[in-house]
Amino acid sequence: MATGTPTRALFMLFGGTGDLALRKLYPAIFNLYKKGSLSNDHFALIGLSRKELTDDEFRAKIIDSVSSEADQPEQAQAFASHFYWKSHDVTNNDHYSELSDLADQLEAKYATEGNRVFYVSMAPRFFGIVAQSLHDQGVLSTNGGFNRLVIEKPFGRDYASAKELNDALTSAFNENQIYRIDHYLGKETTQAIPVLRFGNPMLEAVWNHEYIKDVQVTLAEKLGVEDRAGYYDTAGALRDMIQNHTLQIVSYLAMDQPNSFVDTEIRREKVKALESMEIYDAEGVKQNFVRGQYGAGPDSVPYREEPGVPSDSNNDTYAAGKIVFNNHRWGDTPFYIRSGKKLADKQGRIDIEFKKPLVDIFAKGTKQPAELQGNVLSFYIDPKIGVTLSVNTKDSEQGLHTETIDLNYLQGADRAAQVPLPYERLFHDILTGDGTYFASWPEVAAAWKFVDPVQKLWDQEPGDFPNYESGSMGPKAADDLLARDDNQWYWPHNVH
Ligand SMILES: NC(=O)C1=CN([C@@H]2O[C@H](COP(=O)(O)OP(=O)(O)OC[C@H]3O[C@@H](n4cnc5c(N)ncnc54)[C@H](OP(=O)(O)O)[C@@H]3O)[C@@H](O)[C@H]2O)C=CC1
Ligand SMILES: O=C1O[C@H](COP(=O)(O)O)[C@@H](O)[C@H](O)[C@H]1O
Repeated sequence: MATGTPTRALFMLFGGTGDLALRKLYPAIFNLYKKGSLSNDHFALIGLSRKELTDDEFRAKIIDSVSSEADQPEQAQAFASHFYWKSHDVTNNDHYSELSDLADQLEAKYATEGNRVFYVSMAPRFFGIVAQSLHDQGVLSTNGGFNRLVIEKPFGRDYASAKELNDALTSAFNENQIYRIDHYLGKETTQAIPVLRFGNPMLEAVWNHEYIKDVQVTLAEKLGVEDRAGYYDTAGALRDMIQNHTLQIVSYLAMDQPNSFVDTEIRREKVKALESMEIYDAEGVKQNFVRGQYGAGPDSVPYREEPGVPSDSNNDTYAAGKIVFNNHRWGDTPFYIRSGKKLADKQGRIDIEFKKPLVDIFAKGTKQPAELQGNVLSFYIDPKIGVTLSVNTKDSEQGLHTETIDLNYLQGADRAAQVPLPYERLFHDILTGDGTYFASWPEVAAAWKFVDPVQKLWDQEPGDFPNYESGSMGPKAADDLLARDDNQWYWPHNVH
């Protein structure tokens, strides 16, 4: 994935020995180093947290973290030699001036040209204070390089807290220096959506309410809460998966064509789409949203018995909803969204259901119960990567009988293994200064404004939990939500 001159950069990673850093961030940076997008000579990384570590102890963790990606052990060792550790409490101002001194030294040693990337991979309550302290305590580069601030999720827990956080960040950094991570935007299929839409006039021509019956976005997980109850029980599926990943995907599906494929233009169209979602009042939420919490299942304990989860938790581990757009493109075409833990299968997918032909001229020759079906365009996000299109054709028997088949492009294991990891793609874009696949503040704000009334109602009224079995497809009410419109979840019901 090396494009252009490799970027020189000094990284400062807050939360340097955290779970995310060790499992995802270092392997991603390592892949960029291997592929040459990051200058092999002119980069360094300062890992930061309160822990007291020597550089060698930190480097041993790095080697361990990237070893499965290394072609040979020496490669991982050479990479790790660029890593430095600094014990740093983000609430202690004195530590920032020490950090600034170390950054200056390493910048000179590695000739990183004043390019600084600050990655905050810590509990969200620290995002604002780190940004402000970096600015106020003089850690930002002033000699012509770039300063880029990367913020992990979650970005707030409602519109008000997100705005407060954003105000803190923008008092220290400009919007174009801020990279809000949403790792679903680093996934292959998400990035393919605009190309499939705007690169194929035959698709874009029918991408509207006249031809599309409904759109379904599913981010289903097989795993449960695992060891993240401390965070997850205060978040829930609506905040954890819908407000960010799901609505970002929706924005790519719903937006109008940007004038060109640059971040400013794309963001403008995404915001327009998100801002045209109808915001529900309490009655609207009851009609259009469904929540769930998993109960026991084969080999599974109920959510309320998971380690760290209160036995009376009212948290949602499943959320589904119907989005209506108040705009000309989408008219009365609903977008159905859902995400949940402990479901039957891990599937991230989008199913676009097109309307059936107005008249079925083949009906007489069709073996019952077959009849012409509406085409379905499915995008596979995870774990399969690809796209399929169901079309009507003739079966091979004597006489004229129709059947539905799938035209499919699903990546084989070899090609899928070559696909860059989401965090690798996102780091690449941070280094090149491309904000296309990061959430802008107006997008985040619009998503919170849509989600807030739902969360508010759910916080006020306890759910009737548990209401779905672990390993099932979620609460029955989510099927009813579509049935009311004479629709059905395409997956798994209609997948052939
Ligand atoms: N883990 C994951 O799979 C995912 C995580 N995220 C997000 O990534 C971020 C990090 O998550 P994760 O890595 O799991 O968290 P961890 O709890 O594993 O790591 C938190 C880090 O913060 C450091 N830290 C805590 N307090 C301070 C302080 N006062 N000063 C300096 N450092 C401090 C800790 O080190 P020490 O105690 O030594 O100070 C530790 O390195 C969060 O925003 C999370 O929501 C997002 C998606 C997935
Ligand atoms: O952001 C999150 O995403 C993961 C699912 O990500 P995936 O890439 O494995 O599909 C989810 O498990 C987690 O709860 C959430 O915080």
